[in-house]
Amino acid sequence: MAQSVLLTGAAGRVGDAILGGLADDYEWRLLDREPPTDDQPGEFVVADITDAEAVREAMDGIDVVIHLAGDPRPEAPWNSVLTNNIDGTQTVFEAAVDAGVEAVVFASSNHAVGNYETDERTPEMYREDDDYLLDGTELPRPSNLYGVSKAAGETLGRYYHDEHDLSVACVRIGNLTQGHPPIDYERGQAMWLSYRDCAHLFDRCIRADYDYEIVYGISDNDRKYYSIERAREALGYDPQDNSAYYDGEEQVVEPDA
Ligand SMILES: NC(=O)C1=CN([C@@H]2O[C@H](COP(=O)(O)OP(=O)(O)OC[C@H]3O[C@@H](n4cnc5c(N)ncnc54)[C@H](O)[C@@H]3O)[C@@H](O)[C@H]2O)C=CC1
Ligand SMILES: O=C1O[C@H](COP(=O)(O)O)[C@@H](O)[C@H](O)[C@H]1O
Repeated sequence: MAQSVLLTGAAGRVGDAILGGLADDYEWRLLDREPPTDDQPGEFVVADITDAEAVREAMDGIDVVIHLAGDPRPEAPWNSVLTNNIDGTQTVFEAAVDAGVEAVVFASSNHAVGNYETDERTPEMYREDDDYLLDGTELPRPSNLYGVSKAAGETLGRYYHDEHDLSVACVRIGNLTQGHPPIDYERGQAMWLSYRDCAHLFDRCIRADYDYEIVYGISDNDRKYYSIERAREALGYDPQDNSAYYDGEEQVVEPDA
């Protein structure tokens, strides 16, 4: 079973959610270009993912990589996503193969498929009574250059799996928000990912056996237009949260025990 996990982009929000749930479960090596601001589990490497030598060193002895580092802004300009998200991701995959890592989990995004949300389909597709569902088998349809960079990361993963037999899971993360779903934002409520479900999903990505997977990373929201069936089947994902259980910031329904 995987024991040592390299977490790139560890100082960010998704890293915070993952470490919040899994800090004690693995031997962590954390990597970020920003130094930590508080106590962190394991070892912290301050490095840029475009620095191939530093990334290679950080892979030493690692079983699984969770690759989060990158520019997360939907409005990010091409020069930033090209450097941080595409070049940086290629550097991480290459170093993982060289180091004999078992699996890389790649933080993809809803924005890789954002242009399925056409004027004809929205806002109805964000609502519970609409049955439109993307399942991860569809082609990318990015809504911005950031989404293009995430589609490129998924394709890099496909290549490194097919050519080098690396296990790769691409998680198209929805909208990670702490504490409660986004307020007055139907789209965000449909693709909400709670911190608890985020940690659980990445835990499943560390533990499960797979070849190449694209799954959606959202909670079990009634409104969903992303299927979580593949995440359930391939990874054993069993989310606990649902944006429909909230009225604003208030949780008004308890999940079934
Ligand atoms: N937060 C969300 O709802 C979603 C996040 N994602 C993806 O998840 C990943 C993490 O996102 P967040 O935690 O929200 O972003 P964030 O901005 O909070 O964290 C990203 C971290 O990566 C680091 N980083 C950026 N470029 C780097 C580089 N070249 N070298 C080393 N470190 C670098 C930053 O210093 C930062 O600590 C990103 O790849 C993002 O695209 C995808 C979909 C939704
Ligand atoms: O990929 C990402 O998606 C989330 C949600 O998208 P949004 O369009 O609802 O804001 C975004 O918050 C996050 O920054 C980004 O990395």
